[in-house]
Amino acid sequence: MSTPFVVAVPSKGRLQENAESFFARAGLTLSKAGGARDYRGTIAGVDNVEIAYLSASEIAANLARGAVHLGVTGEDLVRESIPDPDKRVLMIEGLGFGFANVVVAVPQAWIDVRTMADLDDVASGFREQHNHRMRVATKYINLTRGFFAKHGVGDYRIVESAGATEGAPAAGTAELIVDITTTGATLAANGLKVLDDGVMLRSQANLVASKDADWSTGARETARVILDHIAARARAAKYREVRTRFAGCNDALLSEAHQRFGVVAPFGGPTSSGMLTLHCPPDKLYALGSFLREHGAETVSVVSLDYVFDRENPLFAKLEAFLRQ
Ligand SMILES: Nc1ncnc2c1ncn2[C@@H]1O[C@H](COP(=O)(O)OP(=O)(O)OP(=O)(O)O)[C@@H](O)[C@H]1O
Ligand SMILES: O=P(O)(O)OC[C@H]1O[C@H](OP(=O)(O)OP(=O)(O)O)[C@H](O)[C@@H]1O
Ligand SMILES: [Mg+2]
Repeated sequence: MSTPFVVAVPSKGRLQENAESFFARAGLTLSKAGGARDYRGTIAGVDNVEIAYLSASEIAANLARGAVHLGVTGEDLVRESIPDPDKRVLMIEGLGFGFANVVVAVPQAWIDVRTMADLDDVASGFREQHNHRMRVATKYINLTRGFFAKHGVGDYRIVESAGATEGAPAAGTAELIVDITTTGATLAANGLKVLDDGVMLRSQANLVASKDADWSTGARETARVILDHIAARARAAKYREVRTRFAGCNDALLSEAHQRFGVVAPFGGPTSSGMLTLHCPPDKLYALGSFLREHGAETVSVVSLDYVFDRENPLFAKLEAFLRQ
């Protein structure tokens, strides 16, 4: 048997549950071969795939090394832990969960410090007063260096922090922090505030491909099948299916509907009897239903779609283009 195609899926933490349901929604049923405590799994009906259950940060590291073909992990981890990430990995698409910002936060008591420029002023004075440089506690060392350099802040020192970063200023081990936040509750509980221009990265969970994995013909074919499931589901989620039939339904009406509501007619214009199937963005359904009735439709039905399989697979096309670079 040829070497397996490896897909890395978060085994714990904030991304785990959403990642599993993301695959399930795409019709990819993950199963752990040896039960709940097994760290290897398979996808039902897709041959020669191995699921590697790892933590989100291990997934980023394995993508960097080419040890896995595809993985689900946070953009923050990709950008922090992979040098030159845009060359080594492809973020195929944002998955709509795991939203979090990497931010610069200072004590609320620093009332005059609102921006990175204010921070720069403080940094210069700080060294003279305290005999050491201003300390920034973080695990996002590379992102911090890049962001501070971009804002011309140079007078600082990073104190590496593996956990409970928000506690560092109160504990006296740093003056400020860079960390990830969603609700802001942890920052507030620790008397910290985000600088006005201190959002370094808006992150979410991504489906990521590794350039350095073994992209044999067989591996590409497996990727095509997996991405075909995901693309079909993504396309289905963007639309609802709208059906109606009425005599006045013609191409002019259809193109007006396309202009106004962003609908597409996946199976072509109305049939000779005026039967019409449209795909419409969810937020335009009511407006479209009203429009069709104003033009003569008696009844308009709307259903949710599970999958829309297109000849085109935009996700696989993106992957192929990346691997060709
Ligand atoms: N509020 C949040 N705090 C931290 N991470 C979040 C948050 N919301 C989403 N995430 C995303 O989840 C990713 C994994 O964070 P999490 O703390 O769940 O991992 P973990 O299981 O602790 O893994 P590790 O042991 O590698 O830190 C983060 O890098 C980020 O992309
Ligand atoms: O803005 P909030 O909604 O308060 O979330 C932010 C907190 O969540 C994360 O920690 P997590 O709970 O993942 O624990 P960990 O540091 O042990 O991974 C992060 O490191 C922050 O501490
Ligand atoms: Mg965490």
